[in-house]
Amino acid sequence: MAEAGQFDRAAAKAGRKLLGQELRRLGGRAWLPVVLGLAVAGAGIAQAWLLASLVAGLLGLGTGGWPELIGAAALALLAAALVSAQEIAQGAAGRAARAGLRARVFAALLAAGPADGRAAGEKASLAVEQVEALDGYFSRWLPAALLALMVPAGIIVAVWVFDWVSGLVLLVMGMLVPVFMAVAGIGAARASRRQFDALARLSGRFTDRIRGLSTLVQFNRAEDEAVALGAAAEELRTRTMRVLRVAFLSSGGLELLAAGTLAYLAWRHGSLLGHNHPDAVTALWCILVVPAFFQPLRNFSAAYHEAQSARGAAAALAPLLADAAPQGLALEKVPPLVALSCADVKLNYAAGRPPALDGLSFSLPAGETLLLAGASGSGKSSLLALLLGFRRPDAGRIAINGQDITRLRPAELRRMVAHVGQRPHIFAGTIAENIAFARPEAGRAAIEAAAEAAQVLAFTDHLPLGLDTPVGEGGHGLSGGQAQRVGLARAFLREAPLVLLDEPTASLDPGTEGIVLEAIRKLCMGRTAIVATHSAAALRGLPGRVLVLENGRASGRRAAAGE
Ligand SMILES: Nc1ncnc2c1ncn2[C@@H]1O[C@H](COP(=O)(O)OP(=O)(O)OP(=O)(O)O)[C@@H](O)[C@H]1O
Repeated sequence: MAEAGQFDRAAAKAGRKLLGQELRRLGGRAWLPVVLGLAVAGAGIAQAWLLASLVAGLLGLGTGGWPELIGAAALALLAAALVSAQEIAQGAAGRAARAGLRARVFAALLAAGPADGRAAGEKASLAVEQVEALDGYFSRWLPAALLALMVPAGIIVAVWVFDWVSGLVLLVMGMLVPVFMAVAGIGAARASRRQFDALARLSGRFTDRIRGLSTLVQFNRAEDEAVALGAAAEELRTRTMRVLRVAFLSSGGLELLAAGTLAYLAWRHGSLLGHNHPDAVTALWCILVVPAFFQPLRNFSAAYHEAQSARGAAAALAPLLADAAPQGLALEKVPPLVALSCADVKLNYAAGRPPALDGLSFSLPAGETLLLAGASGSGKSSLLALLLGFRRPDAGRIAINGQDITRLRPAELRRMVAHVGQRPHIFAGTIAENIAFARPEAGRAAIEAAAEAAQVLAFTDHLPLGLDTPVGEGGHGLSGGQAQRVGLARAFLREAPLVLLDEPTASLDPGTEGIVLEAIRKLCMGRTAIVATHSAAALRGLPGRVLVLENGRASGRRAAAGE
């Protein structure tokens, strides 16, 4: 329990730090709505003065008349224009905050890659909903909070000078607003943070289940899942209502305070109607300025839950952004050939689990192929993850052309690599667009050449739209072998000196495997390549040395075909 509290406090502190950094990043854009808000308040206070003079004139207590009426109308127009300008400035501040943060969150998610084990939906929720929640902090909460301090304080001073009792009443009433909100909102920040966690969990679960829809239906688990999703949605609703309750309670309390203040000041200066008030205009102004006094407090109260939501979202985003900037050097240019060496490399995913790599050493001269064999779980994919920069070795050294790869930024390392996984991800779009994903600036001729080399044309030539045939998300409309060839075409198009293939022929029939192996042979030619595979046909059919892994260590090495 104490640990949870400590964790909450640490998360809240990290969230506050993130909000402060964002505020500095926004600079003047964050302050413009405050300046415009001050101008609006100034116009309101001046307008109250002109109206007080006018009413005093009408009551026969002063000289106010047409000029005051015209002045008050002009100020009303000016205030309306200033409010519009303030809204535009608020929108711009919120948009700038969202755009900057979303780009950084997305970059951080990409940089972490598969090493970040969160569910896809949870990651989407971080980049979409939680970033969205920060908009209100900069566009509404921040100006509202500052104006709620400055404007009422200015009015209290002015009223105090004329009648200290009226000033004191305004001071007490004004101070009751934050007290009231704090009482209503105790625990709201924590509730809000938990609301975001609940939202992220719901998004994660939902995306995961939608992805596995056919498995759900097949095992008749659809109803159970609907119940579980319903429970998660109910949890989210309860937490959302807890956060909103603060807003409703505080706005109700505020209206009560405003009405009470107005009634008291009207009673105090009631002698106006008896025509014996010493300073009728100022007394009337004290009454008429009450709406201008409470308006910033009203805005503050309305924006209060936005601040709580934003703090909750910032606490969730802070850890992701804290380790967002992987350090390292940039490549001057991608070398045409790379030689690779591993010396005593160790990798541990989690304490208490056996190491995935446990002192692996080998060297691979430029232009050669290494076939990584070994039982499932022996560490083949883990080695590829290190070479892709998704993980850093816990010990040992991996060098490319003699340079330690940990000195390079992970993204720079990936510039040298063409990787094809066990099931290349196919996006919704045409086959050509999916190939071009590897190098968006590639022209049509290069895409076609890559498609031909990877034997993609062998099946698209029979389709009416050829390479422009649309395919669905996740490769819907393509067989496993066809999707694998699209993945290989991406690797051809990338023209990288280091090729990493992870089980590229897994679950293919012998005929298709032969076609894919032919494409792989071509891809590895003239490049340095590591092919992780269980397949006997691949081990027989691809040229290169075979390195057998066992429990994260090299257990044997033998020559494969062509040596
Ligand atoms: N993200 C991870 N978190 C924790 N442990 C992991 C993670 N990824 C892999 N492991 C563990 O590391 C070990 C090596 O896994 P790895 O995926 O590298 O094996 P592999 O040889 O590629 O297996 P396969 O041939 O089945 O793909 C296994 O014991 C696995 O359970």
